[in-house]
Amino acid sequence: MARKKKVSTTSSLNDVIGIGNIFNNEKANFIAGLTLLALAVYFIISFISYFSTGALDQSLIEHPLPGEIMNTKRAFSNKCGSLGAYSAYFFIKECFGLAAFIIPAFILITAVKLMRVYNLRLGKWFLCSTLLMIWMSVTFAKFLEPFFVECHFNPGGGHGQYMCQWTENLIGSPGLTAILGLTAIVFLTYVSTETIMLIRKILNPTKYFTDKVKFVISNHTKESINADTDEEIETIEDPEVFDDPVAQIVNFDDNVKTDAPAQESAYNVENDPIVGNADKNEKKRGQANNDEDFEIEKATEEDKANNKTLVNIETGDMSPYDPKRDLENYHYPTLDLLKKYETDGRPFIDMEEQTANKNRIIEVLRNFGVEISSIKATVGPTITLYEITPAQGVRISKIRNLEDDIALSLSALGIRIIAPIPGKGTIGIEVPNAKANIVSMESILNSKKFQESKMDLPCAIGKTITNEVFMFDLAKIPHLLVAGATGQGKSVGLNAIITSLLYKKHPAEMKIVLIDPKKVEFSIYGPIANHFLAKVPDEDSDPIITDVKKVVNTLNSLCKEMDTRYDLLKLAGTRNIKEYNQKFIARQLNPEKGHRYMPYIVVIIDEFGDLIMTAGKEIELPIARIAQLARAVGIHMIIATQRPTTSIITGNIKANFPGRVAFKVSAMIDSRTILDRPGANQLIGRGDMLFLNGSEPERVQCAFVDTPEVDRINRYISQQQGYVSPFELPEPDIEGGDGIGGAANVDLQHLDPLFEDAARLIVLNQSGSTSLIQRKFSIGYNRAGRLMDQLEKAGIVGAAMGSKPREVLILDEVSLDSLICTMRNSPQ
Ligand SMILES: Nc1ncnc2c1ncn2[C@@H]1O[C@H](COP(=O)(O)OP(=O)(O)OP(=O)(O)O)[C@@H](O)[C@H]1O
Repeated sequence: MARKKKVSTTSSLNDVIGIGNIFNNEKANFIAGLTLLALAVYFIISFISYFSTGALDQSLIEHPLPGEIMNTKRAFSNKCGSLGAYSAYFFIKECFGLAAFIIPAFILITAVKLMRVYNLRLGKWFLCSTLLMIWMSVTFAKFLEPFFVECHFNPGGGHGQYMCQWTENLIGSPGLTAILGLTAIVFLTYVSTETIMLIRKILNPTKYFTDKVKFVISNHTKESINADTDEEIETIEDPEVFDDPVAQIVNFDDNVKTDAPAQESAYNVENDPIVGNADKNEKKRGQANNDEDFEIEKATEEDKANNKTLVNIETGDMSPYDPKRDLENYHYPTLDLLKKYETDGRPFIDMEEQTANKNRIIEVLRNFGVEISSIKATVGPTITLYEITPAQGVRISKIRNLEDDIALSLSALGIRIIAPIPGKGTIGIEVPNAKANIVSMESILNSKKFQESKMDLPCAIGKTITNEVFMFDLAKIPHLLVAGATGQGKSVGLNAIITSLLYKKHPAEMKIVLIDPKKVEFSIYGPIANHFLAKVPDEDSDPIITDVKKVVNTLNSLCKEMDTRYDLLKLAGTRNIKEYNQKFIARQLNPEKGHRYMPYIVVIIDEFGDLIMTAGKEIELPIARIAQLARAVGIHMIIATQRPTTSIITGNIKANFPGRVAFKVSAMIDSRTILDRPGANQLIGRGDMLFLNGSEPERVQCAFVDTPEVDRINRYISQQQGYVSPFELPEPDIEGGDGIGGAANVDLQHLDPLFEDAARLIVLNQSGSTSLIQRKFSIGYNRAGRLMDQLEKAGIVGAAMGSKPREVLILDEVSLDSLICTMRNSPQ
């Protein structure tokens, strides 16, 4: 209860004074940061100057003359004038001595934080700086004083000197030395857990040495590995800092979990010397492991070096192609654009509620003759999972049938029974918490799991019931169907997916196609059109597609892009986009032959149901085609609907969307349509969802990202340099055309302004290549294609020859000039 009160007071104070707004204002922050930077530099100069001028200025400061503080007669010698002299005198002499330099250092840190140069935790820095300054001032006063006898100030300042004398009077010099040593160790331990390891090593160097020897023997037999495992875990776990409560739960299952990877990794090392990407544990063991495996590991390294040389030979002298070069100064959005909530990552555990629920579950089960041998609760952000182990001889179906009775006794909505929990010999009962916690997007993106993820299209969408960050790789899923009744969190879920992609991907690596028949959901992404959005070129069209006709066009265009990408993949002898891009980066593919770096394309369709209702098969067929084939070429779809009926989620769609997200639906039949099983009808709404990709759905609390947050991220991106226009998708085929539009449809009366320049370029290079025009004039593929059609119609180049450059029919510039002259004069 006390907690509740605290929250409301803080927020109301913020509301009244408007502090939040000031700190959220980027310009104000930047200017404040700049001012602090100047102040820090000023302090540093005045402090340094104090060393040589402090003695001269001291009498002026201690016995000031009237009016002298303004330094009108330039009596102060400090380089920073009277103010500099006063501040240096106060901070160095009166307060902290040499340790006073920590003050401008901290101001500097605050400045770079405000200017968003570095994202630092100011609270922690403040605490550390203050403690360090106090400690240093006493230490300097104690140990450096003999070297500063002649000096005009004490190296520990007034504070250090006083504290040192006072403590020495109380506990003597050895006592003070011991306290200083101890506080130093405590401080270092607070700053980094490495200190513990270091001290252990110092205190027991022989154990460390013996551990190494043990590992050498351990790789021989499985028994010896097992025997050593415990000690090994101790060594490995210490330096790891788990920032996630999940770690505690994993540890709970102790030896069963930790033993298995240990054996596996031992097996890998023995049998597969080329495996260089074994897990962290194995690496650490490899480092500790010395003699027997030593030669094998050396051989592995040599193999790797050889591979590198091969690549170098193939790429020649050219440096690898950098797709990000056009926007090399692009900054990924920072975490401070997202909102923090007080209860983030720390679900509030109400022991009273937990005990009452546990007792009621046991009671209901007992009333129906079901005895259980143990019960365990895992408290998640919105749901608590009670895992029960039934007594011997109890039928699982009996517990399953008690779902409604348990719900009744707990008087709670959204109870779900998982019987049995896959992979465990227990039955799970999910019960909503009385007080649900919001899972902020910030807490998800600020996790190690997300930040260290190597996924191609990482989507962090929320937290599981065990408080673990839940992520999936859209590139692997590869298409996602999102459904749920209105107002249950679909749009927030889609925004969470887009946000996590924006935080991890560079504009060169990913493009998004946004289709929004409701017209209001995605309009917020308009500002990042030139960075991240893709569309069919159409002068006056909005990059966010809202019109059904344009949706059909766009989907057909995506089909065409897919086909083109497949052709390029075939030409390059690669099987998927990843291999293709790797080859392109290594400059093994020639752009003259139409090769280009392929960004991933994520197509997001909101209210897919509306589209199917209005355009039916015209929409369904290209979606099914893309869903069936586009995985390998990096085109992935996310479709969302609030009408999960079989007429909308047809068999065709279902078969091609293996990833499913279900928010709360009103009827069990809807849940069956989305997930092929009940469950979504028992969710509690507000982002409570089931994620299915495989056999069993997982319950996840979706992260909450609201419109101002998305707006801030988009503004952050849009303020940076972007491409000149959104990514151009190919124009969909017009019947009878030979690609872009077909020369047959070209009207020579309305030529492209670049026509003459393009013709000259083609004739001079004697190469009818579309990509040459594209690169030379920095234009999109479609415009270059249209130019090529016009050149064909004008008789300058021949017909298209697949991916090869066209034949150039005009041999020199003189013939070209006369042709252009004729064209100008012709009445046609
Ligand atoms: N993850 C979440 N955590 C907390 N609250 C949420 C979450 N997701 C949604 N909500 C709450 O539910 C409301 C409705 O969410 P949202 O707009 O995403 O629903 P929707 O399913 O898209 O509805 P519609 O289909 O009508 O557009 C939000 O305004 C918010 O208050």
